[in-house]
Amino acid sequence: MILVSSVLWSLVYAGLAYALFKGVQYVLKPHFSSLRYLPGPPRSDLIYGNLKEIFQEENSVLHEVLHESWVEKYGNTIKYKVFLNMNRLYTVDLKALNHILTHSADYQKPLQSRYFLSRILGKGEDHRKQNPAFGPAQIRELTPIFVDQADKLRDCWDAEISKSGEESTRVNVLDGLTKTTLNIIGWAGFNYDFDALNPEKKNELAEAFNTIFSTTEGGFSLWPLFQYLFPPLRLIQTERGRRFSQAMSVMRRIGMQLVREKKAAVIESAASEKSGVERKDLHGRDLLTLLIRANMATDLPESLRLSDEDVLSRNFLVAGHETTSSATTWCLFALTQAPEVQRKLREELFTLNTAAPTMDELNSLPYLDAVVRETLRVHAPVSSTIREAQKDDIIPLATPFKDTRGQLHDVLKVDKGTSMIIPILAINRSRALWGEDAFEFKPERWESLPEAVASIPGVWGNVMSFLGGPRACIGYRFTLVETKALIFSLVRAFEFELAVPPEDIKKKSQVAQRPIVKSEMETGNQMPLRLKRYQRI
Ligand code: HEM
Repeated sequence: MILVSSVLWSLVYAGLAYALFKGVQYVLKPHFSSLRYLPGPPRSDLIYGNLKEIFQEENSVLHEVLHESWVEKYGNTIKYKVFLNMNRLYTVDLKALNHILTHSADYQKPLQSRYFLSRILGKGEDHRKQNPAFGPAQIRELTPIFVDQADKLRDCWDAEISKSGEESTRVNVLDGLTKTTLNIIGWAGFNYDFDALNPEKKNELAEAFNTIFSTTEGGFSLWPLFQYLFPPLRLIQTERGRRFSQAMSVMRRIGMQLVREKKAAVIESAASEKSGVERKDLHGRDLLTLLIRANMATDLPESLRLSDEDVLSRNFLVAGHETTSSATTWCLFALTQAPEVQRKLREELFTLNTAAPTMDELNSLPYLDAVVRETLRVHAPVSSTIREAQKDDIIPLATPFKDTRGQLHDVLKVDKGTSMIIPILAINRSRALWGEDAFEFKPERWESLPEAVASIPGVWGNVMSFLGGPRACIGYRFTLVETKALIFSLVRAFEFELAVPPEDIKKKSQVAQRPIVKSEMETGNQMPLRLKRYQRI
């Protein structure tokens, strides 16, 4: 008994000593940080640093607030304070951002957000080890699914107008679009019918997604950070945490069932072919089958194989459907605020002599292309992301900075562990790069872009919306054609108007930026538009 209690006490002392050591390390760290002489705003809160003022801003301008006020005051490369006086680097210097994004092994997502993400995504490490599923040829094959599902949504909204008995009716377009992009990922990803638009069918998975991605639950909370720092706290469940965990297990259960079914089908078909699965033989229908075949190919080295969880979660379920439905929702919103753009776009859409366009036909429409680009620039669904230096490094700068001691530097030294923001939306809407009208939605700007935007290190279209470098979004081709197919079908069918005053619409970020109506917060995320059938004369 005495032995047990002395072991327990030793453990308690060891734990306390460890906590004290970590605490002292934490307190001293900022004073030795390589960012300590970098200019930046004074911290506004002892505990939260500058975090509260950032989070209090509408999330659409999260980090743009820095761009507009702090960058003008302190320069392109600055630091601000986060939790417990720690420094965070914020730079809009394109040379620096290019360095950070292209050296993706040296600048990874911080362990902390990898911990949060791993709760959503599963724990595998490198999910882009191999991925045959997102090339142009595959997307071309998937386009009929996009068009078909877009038409189903159109018919659903059309039925709502009929039901209202009015010429026009109010529709929460976010809801329909989110269900449709889920249906699309179901068919394109797994050849599976989620049937999410069917009001009769209670959709467990759609509800789970809604819980996970809802941006209206709770406010700014440090609890997840504490849980990350002190693992035993993970045992304590808040109500929000409990619902999140339940939703996660629904997502895993349904997802893993799909993976198992597909894997069995692939094994069966491989057995009937009486040969191993060769990588060169890959010709799958849905993306999951394609990925499973690639993953099981006999000539694939073991180190490149993905776990079942990775195959599923990393590639399909989480990554794409919320961001795409947000982008399309914001596109319709932007069209309500620019009726001339909506009219011009519709006119172009009717120049195609088909109601079921191919990928190449959709891509042949320049104004549709410009509208989609402009939407993704102004309303980037992922507004910023974060990276942490994995080693000490020297970051090259296009614009030198003067430190707080008055010394000029043309490179920035960072220590291992330095945390930094990748300001996606701030770069997309930077006045310095795009001109004074950078915040305005103007598809025409894509006819002749300012020279400065050529050096934005984005994987697509001179914007940062899909990020850049080796860890850029792998689903961007998928999303672009999907969004175009949705817009094609919906804008040909309806005229759209905003159903509430524009200042009542607010953006909130969780994973993607989703809209809320300020005067109807209790309703949760929504985008209420008034839809009227378009009568072609
Ligand atoms: C408008 C729609 C989309 C936007 C704005 C978007 C944006 C992004 C961004 C910013 C990242 C980088 C996040 C970070 O590292 O911090 C990312 C990563 C990723 N995206 Fe997308 N995405 C979209 C749609 C999709 C779709 C449809 C898919 C798949 C079907 C997809 C698959 C992925 C995957 C797998 C990654 C992780 C890449 C990696 O870490 O190597 N995305 N996306």
